[in-house]
Amino acid sequence: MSANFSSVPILDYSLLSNPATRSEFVRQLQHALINVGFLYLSNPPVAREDIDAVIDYCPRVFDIPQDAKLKVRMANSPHFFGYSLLGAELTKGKTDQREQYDFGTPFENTWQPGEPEYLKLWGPAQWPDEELVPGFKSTFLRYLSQVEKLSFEFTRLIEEAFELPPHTLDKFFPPDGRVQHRAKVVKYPAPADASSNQGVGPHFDGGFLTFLLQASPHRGLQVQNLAGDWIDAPPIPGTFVVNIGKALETVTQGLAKATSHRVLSPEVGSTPRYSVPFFQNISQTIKIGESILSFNPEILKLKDARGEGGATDSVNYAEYGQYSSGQVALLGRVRSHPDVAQRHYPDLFKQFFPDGFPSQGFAY
Ligand SMILES: O=C(O)CCC(=O)C(=O)O
Ligand SMILES: [Fe+2]
Repeated sequence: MSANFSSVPILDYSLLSNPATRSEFVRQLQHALINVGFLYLSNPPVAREDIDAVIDYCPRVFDIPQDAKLKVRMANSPHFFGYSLLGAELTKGKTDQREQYDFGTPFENTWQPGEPEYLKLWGPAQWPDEELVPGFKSTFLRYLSQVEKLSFEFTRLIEEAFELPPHTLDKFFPPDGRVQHRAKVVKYPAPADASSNQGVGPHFDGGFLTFLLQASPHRGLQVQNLAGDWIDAPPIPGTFVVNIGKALETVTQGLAKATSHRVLSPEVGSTPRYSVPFFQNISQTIKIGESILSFNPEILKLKDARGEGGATDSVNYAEYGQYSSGQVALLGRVRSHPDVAQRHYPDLFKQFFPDGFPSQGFAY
């Protein structure tokens, strides 16, 4: 019989500050990683005023004039950072109803001709005009540096939950600390009519860990359980939603579960929903397929007790077996944003789109 879930568990980060309750947190984390693949984290170590400020900026970065948004459009950026128009992406053949900015933690690109092309992927983000959204860039970077720190603390906690020696996961990050994480600010408007409510279609995240801030009170995020049912993950103020990406699932032999999720658009006539996902990246040079971790057999048995199921066929992450993680990330970006690829990665563009520009982009 397989374990299953009917809600997303809430873990209280403050349990970690007391030795008497710390092991309870780790026990709950083990359960959430293996059986759900999603959790809410309450009382996270990110300044409340920075979270509130980011929430407050969400509508404002989309309310600036359209030409100011297009000035920082993603097609300008070999790093796939910047603004994407509503309806620019598809998931599994259907248009996603969302508008978004892709940003990143600070990174200076040092790619030289002759080096692998995927090393071009990390670099500076594009920021909307400071005069139109004063303070946004500095606030958002302050927020990202705190979430980045939390994401590394979480890798330590995962080692503990899976009884791995401390620092086992360090090998997935560059020894010089030069890693760039991505984050988006996303707006899901209400559709004009009820014919499509796909905010974003069912998908898995690709990297290690995702930390999602639901930045408005709208429901819409849903998580798929082992029976294939869609379970609501409504916003809970003061929490992050944390979930596992395909790279972490792969290296943990599936112990940490990457769970399919989707977002339904707000009801017709509603105000827009906003969210801010942070995607923890790993070293670009590591080959995931050659970096599978070993576990104590007792821990692995917990995966068998969970069972399988509920998977949505979305992206083919089989590429992790073949290429370095940076190459997998680049191929994913090329498929999602052919306009950027055509301009900055013309050879890959020709390989993926031999018949020329597709009528729409593809997400995931
Ligand atoms: O907007 C959300 O709540 C989730 C977005 C998401 O799953 C993604 O961008 O990968
Ligand atoms: Fe996602």
